[in-house]
Amino acid sequence: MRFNLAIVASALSGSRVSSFVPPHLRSPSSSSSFSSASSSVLHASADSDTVTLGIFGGGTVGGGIVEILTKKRSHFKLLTGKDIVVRKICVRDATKSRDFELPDGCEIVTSYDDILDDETIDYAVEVMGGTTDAKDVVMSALRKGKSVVTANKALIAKDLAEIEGVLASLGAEDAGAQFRYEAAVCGGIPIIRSMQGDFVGANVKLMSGIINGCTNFMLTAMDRDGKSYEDALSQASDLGYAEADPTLDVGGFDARSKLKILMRLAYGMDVDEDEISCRGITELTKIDFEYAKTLGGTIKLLGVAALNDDGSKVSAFVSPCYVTNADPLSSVSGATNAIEVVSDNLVSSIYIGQGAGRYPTANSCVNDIVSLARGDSTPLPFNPKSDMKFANNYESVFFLRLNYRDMVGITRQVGEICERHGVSIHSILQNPRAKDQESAFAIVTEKVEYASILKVLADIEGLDWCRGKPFYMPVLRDDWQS
Ligand SMILES: NC(=O)C1=CN([C@@H]2O[C@H](COP(=O)(O)OP(=O)(O)OC[C@H]3O[C@@H](n4cnc5c(N)ncnc54)[C@H](OP(=O)(O)O)[C@@H]3O)[C@@H](O)[C@H]2O)C=CC1
Ligand SMILES: N[C@@H](CC=O)C(=O)O
Repeated sequence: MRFNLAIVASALSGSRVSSFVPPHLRSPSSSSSFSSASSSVLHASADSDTVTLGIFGGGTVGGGIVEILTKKRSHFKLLTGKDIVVRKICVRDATKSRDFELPDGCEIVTSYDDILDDETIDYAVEVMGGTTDAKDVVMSALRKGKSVVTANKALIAKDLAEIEGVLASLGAEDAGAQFRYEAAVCGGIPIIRSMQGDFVGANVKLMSGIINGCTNFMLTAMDRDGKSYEDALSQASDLGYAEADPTLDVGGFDARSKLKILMRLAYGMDVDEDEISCRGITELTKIDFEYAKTLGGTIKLLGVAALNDDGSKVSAFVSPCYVTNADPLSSVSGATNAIEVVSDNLVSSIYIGQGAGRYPTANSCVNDIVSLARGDSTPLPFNPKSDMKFANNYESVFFLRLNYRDMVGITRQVGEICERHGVSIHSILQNPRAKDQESAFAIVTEKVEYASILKVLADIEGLDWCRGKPFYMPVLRDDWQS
């Protein structure tokens, strides 16, 4: 009873939020009655058989969305009973030539308000990127009762709590504006949907995988095809894999945003991104790949989140990792992503597919759009919260690479430092080198705490013979030798 009164009150006061009815629930009579109550409330096109979109961004992903929607328009009409129409695309530069055809009747605009204030636009699709203007656009669209589809993991990860707050205040799980973000993690892989709905009766023990396509493409190009770092990055950008600011990719930050979102879904926790140890691929050298090969494996940039043994804490990191050639992740190449979810009920499930690029990413956005138009109800966008704690420490076997100036006593000193911090050495590798500049040896430890490795490296870095910063990476599995 109280609930009904609240709705009436807000409708009378012209609130946009409570009186918004999404297109799939509207009838012609509901449209007109809202229209007469408050003209600013109505966002649906006059024709309720049409769903209209405003897309923020006409680049790699935006162009792909337009192309798929155009190509499959009649199919989507059969699926949803609605004609899905792109009415406006907001870009920075309206004069730039586009690599996709503008649908009939679609306008290119440069002002956000051209979409936000257009009451005939039902859904806002945010694929322009960034965390400032994109945030205003997403929040404003939601508050104006427009459902939002976005691929923006950086924004979701940074402002997760605020987005959740707005969705809760809008009653987004009921009939209000909805929020869909399948494309934000692992591009074309439907991992968000899976994490929202497929593990409800399970405890997720571990999520680990290749969750950035750009860097996996680069590592493949450098390791397998002998390309330089610069050439590999430039090719990844040309193919539409890199972020507008590629530091997000190569620095591991894009993977960290995705990992944070996955942790929210798997463990109900909203960890501060900065607490997750994050290292990208910029410290890697040719020598690391050579040693990895000698050990019978390769190097992948991974995002890993793991529940501790008593189930009370989750640790997580983004880092280059040594993986053996027998590991399924070792053969995942190019922009392909792969994520393993280990849970008590399902043991290991591995999701693999294209993680970046125009069509894989646009495919996920289109799935979200069509699902909204069809009126599919989905689970809570972010699953229930928990009070799971974050632990900024984990145990692993580690690979260390130390560049040195030759002198007597190096291995003794390393051994003493490791002993001091309780780090047991499994093996030491040293390839003979022609040039002193490239002299480097590698150590593989036994399973130890990450915190101990940091202490070992800090001590080694202070020694005379140590050139530059020592490099370290976790070895993916404890049974890496079997
Ligand atoms: N590319 C990929 O593989 C994937 C991308 N994503 C995410 O999708 C989003 C878009 O990526 P992508 O398509 O690659 O990016 P692009 O750089 O290719 O395209 C961005 C588009 O947004 C427009 N734009 C950018 N800033 C503004 C602004 N301030 N105002 C108006 N328009 C703006 C640009 O306009 P103009 O063209 O005029 O410059 C451009 O059309 C990002 O959040 C990204 O992280 C997610 C998964 C995969
Ligand atoms: N730059 C990102 C794009 C998709 O999320 C990546 O390479 O994974």
